[in-house]
Amino acid sequence: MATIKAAILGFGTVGQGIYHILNEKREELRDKLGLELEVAKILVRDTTKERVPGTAHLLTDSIDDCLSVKGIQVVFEAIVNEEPAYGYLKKAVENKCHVITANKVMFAKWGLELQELARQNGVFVGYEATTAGGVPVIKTMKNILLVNNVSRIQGVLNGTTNYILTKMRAEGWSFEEALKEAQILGYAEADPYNDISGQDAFKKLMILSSLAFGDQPNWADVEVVGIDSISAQQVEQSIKNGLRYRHVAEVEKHQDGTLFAKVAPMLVDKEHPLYPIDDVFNAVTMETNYIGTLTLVGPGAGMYPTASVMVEDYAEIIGKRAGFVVTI
Ligand SMILES: NC(=O)C1=CN([C@@H]2O[C@H](COP(=O)(O)OP(=O)(O)OC[C@H]3O[C@@H](n4cnc5c(N)ncnc54)[C@H](OP(=O)(O)O)[C@@H]3O)[C@@H](O)[C@H]2O)C=CC1
Ligand SMILES: N[C@@H](CC=O)C(=O)O
Repeated sequence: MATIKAAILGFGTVGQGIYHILNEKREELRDKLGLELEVAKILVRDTTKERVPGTAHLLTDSIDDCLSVKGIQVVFEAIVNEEPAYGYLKKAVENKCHVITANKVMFAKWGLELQELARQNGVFVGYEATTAGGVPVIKTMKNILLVNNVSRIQGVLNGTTNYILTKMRAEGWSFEEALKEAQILGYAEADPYNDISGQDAFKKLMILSSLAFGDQPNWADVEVVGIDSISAQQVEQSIKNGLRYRHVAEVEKHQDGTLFAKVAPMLVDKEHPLYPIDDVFNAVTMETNYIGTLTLVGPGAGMYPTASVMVEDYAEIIGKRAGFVVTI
């Protein structure tokens, strides 16, 4: 049986999740795809740090080490920031590797270019994990767009901030306590400022905008307000008023073709669809011409929800490559 060789870039919350799922699902994936998968290299910054037992020999701090593995075909990317991630994935694609990324900071800016480069090189880009964690919003939207037009997208796109707002309201935790727990649970970004300030939700919104509308609004024109503007007193008052804070991202296409986007906290009442979306959950509502309004809800962050959609991307890409659709 042929073996596919893969590299994992980044071995924190998400990278380790990919490794565990690939191990746990090894036989099933082999049976479905007719191929063995071998993780041949893992890229990190600090190769001396103790991580998953039995993986020390796979660690490297050199991207060239990863891409020079003989027969390398797949690169899973779970590092942080725009660079060096984009440079690494460009190199991987030029090396004829399929790439599967969770890195929304990189993908919001470079996603369209990376996909075009992949097309030119005859490889695929998987990016389900960049947006809304384990919620299958990318593949659902790709399907919907085969027939429908999407005119508006609205949702809670950051798990950490929803978790913090929920704990402040439902458990009376302080902002700091809730953020600390979100970090322990692996929900928060390496720099949680991206979550708190709304930048993380903004990047995800831009990825959805590229997919739905083939374009993004001018970033400088988008108002982005984080949850750092909400005080404990305001949360207390919202409870008294029977309302809940949600951090909402939305983008819509106006009739004249212009795109309007906004990311900001919002008070919602019991009747609002985002009212019950608590904890680390995300929700994405799409307004379409034929289906009408469709909402997807699920865990928006965390090791296994995120890593599992990356392994789904892998199965889909390898199946497509071999000319079949992977089914259960
Ligand atoms: N956590 C989550 O729930 C989700 C995360 N994401 C995205 O996935 C990516 C990874 O997130 P997460 O796993 O939480 O982050 P972590 O901080 O837990 O892990 C990041 C990993 O990347 C490595 N790394 C960072 N920069 C470099 C670099 N320049 N060269 C080599 N290795 C590097 C780190 O190495 P070292 O350990 O040596 O420092 C670490 O192993 C991010 O882009 C994030 O936005 C997406 C969806 C959900
Ligand atoms: N920090 C992010 C992780 C997933 O994208 C979040 O909390 O949503």
